[in-house]
Amino acid sequence: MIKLNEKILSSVINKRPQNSYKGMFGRVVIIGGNINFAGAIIMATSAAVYSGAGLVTTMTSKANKVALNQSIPEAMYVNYKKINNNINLIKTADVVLIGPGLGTSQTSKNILQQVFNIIGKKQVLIIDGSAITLIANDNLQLPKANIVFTPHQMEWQRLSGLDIKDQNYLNNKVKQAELKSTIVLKSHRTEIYTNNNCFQNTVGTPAQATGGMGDTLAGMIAGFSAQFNQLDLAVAAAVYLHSKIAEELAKERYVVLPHQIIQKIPYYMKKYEKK
Ligand SMILES: NC(=O)C1=CN([C@@H]2O[C@H](COP(=O)(O)OP(=O)(O)OC[C@H]3O[C@@H](n4cnc5c(N)ncnc54)[C@H](O)[C@@H]3O)[C@@H](O)[C@H]2O)[C@@H](O)CC1
Ligand SMILES: Nc1ncnc2c1ncn2[C@@H]1O[C@H](COP(=O)(O)OP(=O)(O)O)[C@@H](O)[C@H]1O
Ligand SMILES: [Mg+2]
Repeated sequence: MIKLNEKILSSVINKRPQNSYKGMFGRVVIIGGNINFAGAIIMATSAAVYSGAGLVTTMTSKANKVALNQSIPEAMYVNYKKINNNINLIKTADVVLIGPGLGTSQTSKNILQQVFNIIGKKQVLIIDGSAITLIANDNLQLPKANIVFTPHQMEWQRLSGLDIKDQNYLNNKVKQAELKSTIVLKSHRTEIYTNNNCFQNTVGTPAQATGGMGDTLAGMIAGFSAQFNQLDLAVAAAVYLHSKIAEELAKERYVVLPHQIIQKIPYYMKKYEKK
């Protein structure tokens, strides 16, 4: 188990060349946010945009359109019930994140299945929140893609069948190999299991124990994997930075809110970019 430290940030976060343009920093599609969970999709979208993703399109409930545009005008909107009219958007994305606030209704399940049918094997597919629960409950077959799951311990219990008390290194490793995916197993010290590596986070604070914290992490992972090489390392850097920012903010706060972390992301990326 590799313990993460600040070096992961400076090894992953590139300095942007002078002649940069948005097309160099990845196309991200983020899918989720039913009528009850506008917040989840707005936090995930904002985190991806503030992490520097080149172009972000959010597919969500029509009910969330105005709130999304007002909260994060940099992102584009598509009605998530119209995926079939927007197949190319998903096909041409570098990274697709599905799950924050998606819910577990039949509509949610149809959307997830449509995305599984469209996604290609070279694309990164990040699966979070409700999407993990849907896969576990209905034993959905996974598509061929570079899959990153971001479960909390209960979602991992549903997906892996491992009770929380049995979620140890060896058992988790076996399940990771079966799923042939990267697993970001979230807890107060998040662990990342990949095909080649295992990382443990060394920062983070109980001030992070608040709704939307994982939605924010999922958006950061999407933003980082869209821009930076080597998926494993990009994921690890996003996990570390999310908690690092929270720890700093918690020096003066009892609770740290997701949007407070999001606003700090560009400052910290500048501080830790490659010298
Ligand atoms: N503002 C919003 O729109 C929010 C939307 N959310 C969305 O709500 C959906 C359901 O996610 P939830 O996680 O709330 O519900 P879940 O029902 O999937 O998981 C929560 C349950 O797991 C248990 N649990 C055990 N260990 C846990 C651990 N280490 N971390 C978290 N829970 C643990 C909790 O006690 C609780 O019973 C997701 O799609 C999520 O993205 C949440 O993120 C909350 C905020
Ligand atoms: N006590 C804690 N210490 C450090 N990190 C925490 C703590 N509690 C929660 N977190 C972090 O907050 C996030 C919670 O994710 P999740 O449960 O999916 O939230 P949500 O779905 O509400 O957005 C994870 O990244 C987890 O590591
Ligand atoms: Mg979550």
